[in-house]
Amino acid sequence: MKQGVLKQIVLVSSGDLRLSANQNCWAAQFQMEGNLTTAIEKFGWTVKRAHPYNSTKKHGFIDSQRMGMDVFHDIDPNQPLIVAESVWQYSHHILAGLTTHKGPILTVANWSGQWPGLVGMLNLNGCLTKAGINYSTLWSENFDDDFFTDGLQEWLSTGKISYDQSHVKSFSLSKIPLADEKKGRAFARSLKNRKAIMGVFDEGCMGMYNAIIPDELLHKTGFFKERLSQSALYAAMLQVTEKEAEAVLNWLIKKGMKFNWGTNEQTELTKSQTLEQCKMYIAAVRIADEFSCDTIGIQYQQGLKDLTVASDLVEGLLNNEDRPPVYSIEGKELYAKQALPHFNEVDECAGLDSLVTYKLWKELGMTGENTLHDIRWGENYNVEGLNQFVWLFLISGAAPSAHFIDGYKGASSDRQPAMYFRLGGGTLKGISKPGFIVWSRVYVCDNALHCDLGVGEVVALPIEETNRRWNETTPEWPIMHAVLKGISRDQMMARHKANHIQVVYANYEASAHEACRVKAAAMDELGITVHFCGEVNLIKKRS
Ligand SMILES: C[C@H](O)[C@@H](O)[C@@H](O)C(=O)CO
Repeated sequence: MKQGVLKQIVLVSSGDLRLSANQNCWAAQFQMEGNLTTAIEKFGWTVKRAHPYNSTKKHGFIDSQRMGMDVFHDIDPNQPLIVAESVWQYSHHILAGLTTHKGPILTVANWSGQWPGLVGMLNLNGCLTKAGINYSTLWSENFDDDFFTDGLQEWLSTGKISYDQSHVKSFSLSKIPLADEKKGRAFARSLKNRKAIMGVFDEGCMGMYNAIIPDELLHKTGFFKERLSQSALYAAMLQVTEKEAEAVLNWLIKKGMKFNWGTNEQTELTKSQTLEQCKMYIAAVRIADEFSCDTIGIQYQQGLKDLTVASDLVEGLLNNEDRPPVYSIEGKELYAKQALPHFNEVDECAGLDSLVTYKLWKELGMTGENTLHDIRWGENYNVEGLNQFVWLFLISGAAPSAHFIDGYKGASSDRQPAMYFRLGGGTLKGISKPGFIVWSRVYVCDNALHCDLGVGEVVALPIEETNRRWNETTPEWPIMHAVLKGISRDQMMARHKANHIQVVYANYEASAHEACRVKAAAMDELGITVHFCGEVNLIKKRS
């Protein structure tokens, strides 16, 4: 490959914006870089870190956009470059530099659930894809397995890596039953005719450039953004009375939801934090109603996090049909008996998908409560005698209780980790119930909207295994154990263009396949380029 300094790789690492997160996660990053460097040196190459450990900040991450620009300013643009990630990172810290880098780029994450490093890398991959920047990507637990070593060798010698993508099939080349196609297309045409409003509370969350749909692309689907402000949300929270907040909380307690309250505001969830979340829930619905939004997204992580509690409980409630009633100041029930689909972290790609799915599932006679999750990690597990790769989908908020074993009774609220959320607030946590799902992801590539989708199965794992997986990751967040049909771990990782994945349940296996086909047709009718991934029955089969 073309190179600056002979056989030398420049390494950069992007981090969080929050000092506490960068400090807490630095040890894992340091260890990962050591293992990665050893693997690279075995091929006779050297690694040069482009930015040092900062002893005042106590971490060695790029932690701002300006810093990223300055680091890249001093990098030879022709040199091969690796972005190494073992933590959640803000892609915009390094995106500017990567847009002008000419040498080969490789993104690498360690196969560990401890911190959201795989999630961070997948977000970066989505951002690079949207920005039209060529890159290759790899992941490994110990940096000595064949998949990683072969991939690294290929990259070192050619500057790119080829992946097995035989699990992907273009919708335009597929034939599905006419009835499914008609259903999907008719649904999409009527959605597009009516048009839909996507309420965006402060666009652009945590450097997730990939999550922003350019208006020009969005409008073609019939969706239009209403740009809302989190300041307005906070102001509306101040209008909600204690009595109204108490009513929401009592409704949840009556349903059997558990709140793990303590008294220390810094480290524990308190009742007053929960009540503030109940106010946010009411305020969000009132603003959505004021602007006739069909779906909303609260980014929370910047701005609101310095002012008030986390939005997670709010998001999970909004995504559920059975939720505490919310009334206007005049006393009218708003969005009665409906979910108000919420896109976590204002991920607009997820917002579009969420509304389409929620409405389409209704037409198909199913409940369409859906959510995004982070693709956090996964391991093989023996499920009913079959050794399967079981993904661990986890999200800091937004999972509806309808997805959980025992619904609200199986749900609890834990304090958000202090390193991310200083002012606390609780999650809506539970274990997703076994059943068949349709998974999907809308993303921007070549200045067009694309959608990957397929069928999966949520499996039940013994509680000891669930707890082990929770303890290896973030035990405060809702969890889903998913098997993606006909897709290996490495095929999925190489293909997926986002940190998030959308999931919705179907009534049974055959209906998941049917709904997947109908959804594909609907997305196609909206002008989105659709790709089936993994095993999707393209013809009607008996379950
Ligand atoms: C709290 C963290 O920043 C999370 O929000 C992060 O891991 C994500 O969920 C990214 O999708």
